[in-house]
Amino acid sequence: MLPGVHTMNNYINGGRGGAGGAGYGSGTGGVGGQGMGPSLNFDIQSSGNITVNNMQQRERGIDILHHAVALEAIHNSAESYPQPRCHPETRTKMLEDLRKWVLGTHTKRTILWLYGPAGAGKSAIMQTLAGQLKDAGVFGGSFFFKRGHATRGNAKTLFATIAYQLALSVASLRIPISQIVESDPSIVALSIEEQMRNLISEPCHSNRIRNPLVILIDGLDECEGHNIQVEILRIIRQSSPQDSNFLHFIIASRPEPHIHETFDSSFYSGHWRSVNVEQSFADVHKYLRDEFSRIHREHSTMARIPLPWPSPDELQQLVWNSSGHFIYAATIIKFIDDKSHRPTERLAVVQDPNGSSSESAFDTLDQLYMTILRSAPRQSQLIPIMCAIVHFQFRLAVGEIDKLFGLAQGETRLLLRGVHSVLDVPSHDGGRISSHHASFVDFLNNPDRSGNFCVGILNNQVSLARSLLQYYAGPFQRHQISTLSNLNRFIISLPLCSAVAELFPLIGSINPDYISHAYWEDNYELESFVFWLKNLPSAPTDLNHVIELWEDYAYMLAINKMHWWRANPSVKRIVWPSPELLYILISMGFLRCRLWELPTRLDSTWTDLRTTLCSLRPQLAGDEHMIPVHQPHAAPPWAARDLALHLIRKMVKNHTDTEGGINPVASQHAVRLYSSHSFFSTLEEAYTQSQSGFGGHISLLVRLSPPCPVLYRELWSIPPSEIWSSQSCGDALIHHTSKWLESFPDSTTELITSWQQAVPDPKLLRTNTLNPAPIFIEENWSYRVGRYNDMIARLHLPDSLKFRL
Ligand SMILES: Nc1ncnc2c1ncn2[C@@H]1O[C@H](COP(=O)(O)OP(=O)(O)OP(=O)(O)O)[C@@H](O)[C@H]1O
Repeated sequence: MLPGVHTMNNYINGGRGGAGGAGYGSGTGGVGGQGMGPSLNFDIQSSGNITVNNMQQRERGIDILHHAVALEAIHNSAESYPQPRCHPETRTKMLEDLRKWVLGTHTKRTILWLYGPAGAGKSAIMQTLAGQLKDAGVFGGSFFFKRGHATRGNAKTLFATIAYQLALSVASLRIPISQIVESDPSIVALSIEEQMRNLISEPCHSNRIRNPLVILIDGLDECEGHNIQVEILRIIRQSSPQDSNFLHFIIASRPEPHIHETFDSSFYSGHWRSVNVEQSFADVHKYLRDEFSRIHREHSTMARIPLPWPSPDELQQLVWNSSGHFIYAATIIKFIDDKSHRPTERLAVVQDPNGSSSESAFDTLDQLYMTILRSAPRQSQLIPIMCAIVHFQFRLAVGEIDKLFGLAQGETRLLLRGVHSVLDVPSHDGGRISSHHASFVDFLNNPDRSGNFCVGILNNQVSLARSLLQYYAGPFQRHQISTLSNLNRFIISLPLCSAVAELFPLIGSINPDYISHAYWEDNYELESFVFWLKNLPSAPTDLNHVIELWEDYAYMLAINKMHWWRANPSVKRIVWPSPELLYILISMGFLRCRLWELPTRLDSTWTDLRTTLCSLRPQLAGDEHMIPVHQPHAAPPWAARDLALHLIRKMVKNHTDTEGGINPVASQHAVRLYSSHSFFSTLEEAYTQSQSGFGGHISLLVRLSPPCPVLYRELWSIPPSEIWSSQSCGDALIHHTSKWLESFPDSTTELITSWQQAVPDPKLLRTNTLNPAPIFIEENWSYRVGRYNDMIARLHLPDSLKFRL
């Protein structure tokens, strides 16, 4: 025999073993003698070490398994020591529920999916549970996957490893499993489906195992290949027919979409249940509190630091920073509990996550986040989306991102599939995306930690701004949040450089619908943006028109909102306003239309509106108008008449085009209303509102008009059903028209009577020519006239443009 280490296995068939076979040469002992009793005598001369394994012949298969399986994947393997375990008195309720499920009355739901984001503590729960189930005598075996590991990173020996543990822990399975392997040792290299069938399902079935046994599989998402992960689930489900529910599987993984979809499939229906490893602030608090006291006790430098350390507020802040997940807590404790540093100094580093030295504090976390991001597909598209999610402070929904980036519906969901373990992506398009970990957002914001994935890198920021500006240059669409002002705030925050200046042409092509909508609430923000545009040093000079354009928008909004402000927009000398300008002023001041409503109400383009309204804007210093220009001719009543005629024709045309409301898309104003207000749940609702608004405005304008047979004739063309689509519209139209008719030389009430007769429900009719109008209709009227007159005064326009009450 050669010197060295040798193993000699003697397989004994029973009875007293005969002399061991020749242990020379190969070093493997020969077959023991037959039926001679258990005593063995060897006389082996060797210069090296010899290990002698005496085994029953029928257990030779176990030995084969022993050498073939992934021992490192077993829950208490030496390789994975120290295993993550639940800190005492944490996750107690969840562990208890899991034990109850295993030991309780059994249904056909024999598979449990334990899911949770990266670092939530799934493995710690599985480890702790393995110990508890072992103590309860119901533990069958475990397999803890580990990404990238030679034997734990794939499923090649998954079921053989579990079968090996079953053979060791269940006496009645030991011989059958061993015999199967011995008769065909190649079984350990067969497909996982064959391993499951031959080594687990059949022996358990034929040996009538009835007591529940639990198999734990942790980190399914860490097994190489999505297809294999799905295949494992398929095999497990297939092996658990309804009549044999002794084997229970608990499978832990991150909430990866392909795993979720498999459980949700009809194949799994009724056979599984799930447990979400949710955040637990109380558990993390307990863990941190205990660990900090241990560190305080154990570190020599802590003797003079008063307790409690850290203070309750600081501790609470750390708990919040963890988002209730253990990975953050365990990472910072590992960092602070370093004997070569002062824990107080290390804690200070942790408390400043963006400080220069904080990088190493979050090493473990950063590796985790990096692995997730690097393994995500289509990163060049993913990064701008992540930037958008962070910059818009997690207020974006999946469907909105599709729209903002001009992607086909559902594309964002596909792109985010790889990052479900850090981001919570709701299953419906309207749900907002959120981060599982607050620390993930710190990570993404810090270029030293997240490198190319950092949302703060100028390249990423500029490409995000470009994508979004392209969206805002497109047609106005309904969405949940007013992101244009957010976007502009974001653009202002970028460093002044040529890459940012290149955004100028896109800024100039933003659809004014978005501008008028976004800045309705906040003019100050709009002015800041215009100021930024004007003062950008590297702005291309040939793009001055972009600045002018935005100054015009700011001016238009300033006039539109002047009633809410004290300041009057300055105006330039004009000889006499054009009819178009009067239409706009009457619409804004008297009808109280918002700027964004004007294009669809007046059938005008933004360019025409801008040219008309901004004709008031002084271009040069000293251009302001100080002295009103007096004109004797009173045009406003005729402008009101023209506007009334315009609205009547629109209302009637809408009615005809929409075939009485069946095709509301035909009304552009209704479509615009629907897009602007999320409180309209259907386009039909917006259509009704739009027609009723037209009716209300017509009634107000009619009363301002001079007696006019043309207008009188056109009023007859309004279908009574449109007048009564809203009660307030019907009331006001009858009231104001009757007032107007009183100004006619030969007044007639025929029109009023006709409308009154068309009222669908007489109870709706509260006013008529004989009964005085409710006071509020009159008050509303006076208020509007006063408001318009005030506007004329504040714009320094001639008094002759005012209306008489
Ligand atoms: N209940 C707990 N008590 C103490 N430490 C815990 C607890 N739960 C988790 N931890 C610690 O938090 C860290 C992350 O936990 P764990 O590895 O179990 O998370 P996971 O959900 O399995 O993560 P992944 O999805 O990345 O595999 C580990 O260091 C673990 O020791």
